[in-house]
Amino acid sequence: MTDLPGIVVTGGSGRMGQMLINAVKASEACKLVGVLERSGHDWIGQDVGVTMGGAAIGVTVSDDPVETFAKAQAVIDFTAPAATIGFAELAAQARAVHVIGTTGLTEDDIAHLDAAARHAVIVRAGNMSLGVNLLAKLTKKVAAALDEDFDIEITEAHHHHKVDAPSGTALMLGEAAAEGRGVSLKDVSDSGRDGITGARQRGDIGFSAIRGGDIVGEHDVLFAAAGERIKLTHIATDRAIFARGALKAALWGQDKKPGSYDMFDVLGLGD
Ligand SMILES: NC(=O)C1=CN([C@@H]2O[C@H](COP(=O)(O)OP(=O)(O)OC[C@H]3O[C@@H](n4cnc5c(N)ncnc54)[C@H](O)[C@@H]3O)[C@@H](O)[C@H]2O)C=CC1
Ligand SMILES: O=C(O)C1=N[C@H](C(=O)O)C[C@H](O)C1
Repeated sequence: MTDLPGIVVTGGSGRMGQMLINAVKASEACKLVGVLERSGHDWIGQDVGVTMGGAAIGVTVSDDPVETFAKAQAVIDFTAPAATIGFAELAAQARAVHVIGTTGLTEDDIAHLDAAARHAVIVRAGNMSLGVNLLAKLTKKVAAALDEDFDIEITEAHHHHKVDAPSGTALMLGEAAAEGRGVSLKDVSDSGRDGITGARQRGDIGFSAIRGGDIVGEHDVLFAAAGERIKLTHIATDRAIFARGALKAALWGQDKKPGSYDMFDVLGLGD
């Protein structure tokens, strides 16, 4: 039991944090050794079993990442970009696998993560579910098979608390479509349309975002041409799918060399 990899969950009180804590607790392949929250949060100093409404489990919520990561073989992190950048450096110092689900990262943020990945394993994906990663591979294949007569439009829908758009998943799907077409997403991305935008540019990949209620996450990739349309869809109804993927990544990363990995690596979804 004591040899099982120790997992730290950051942002423990969050929507994903709580899913992750439950997933780690239920797993026979690892053990929960720490939970982090931001300084000032009212869970700090309390047993996480109690803060989640149950019995004490002997893990106290902390706001000290250095001390907490020292106990970890893996850190699972679904928080916010600024927090994730700081955690990457500290997880690398602790030689812990850093599984990152946080979205809304800038190019500069990703450069920081790549620097940390020179010293430790980082697995990062805008969506950790098997279904979305498969959808990305399908998107790439369909985009490669069709020419620019087919306009590609990616639509995503999420709960009203979500702070970033387009979603990490939408961007993943956009990257997959762009790769299939042999172009760079940066050159063809069209997001946030409002006002007199002008006609759609041939070859663009468009993004639209819906925010409302408690939608867990829905993504459509539309290929629209004159006379016909193809739509690829993923609907998440339970955040457990993301937690399952993240836990799989944390265990998968244990015997890997330092570097940046994604869920295609973890799930063995090559081209
Ligand atoms: N890659 C994937 O499969 C998925 C990614 N996400 C992403 O995960 C992130 C979190 O999503 P939710 O759980 O819905 O958000 P949330 O707002 O419910 O939870 C975020 C938690 O992080 C904590 N936090 C923020 N700064 C911190 C710090 N410096 N130290 C410790 N804790 C800190 C907050 O207090 C909060 O409890 C978002 O970026 C979201 O897009 C969400 C679901 C799936
Ligand atoms: O914030 C969320 O909730 C989600 N975020 C991820 C994203 O940005 O795509 C994954 C999932 O769709 C839920």
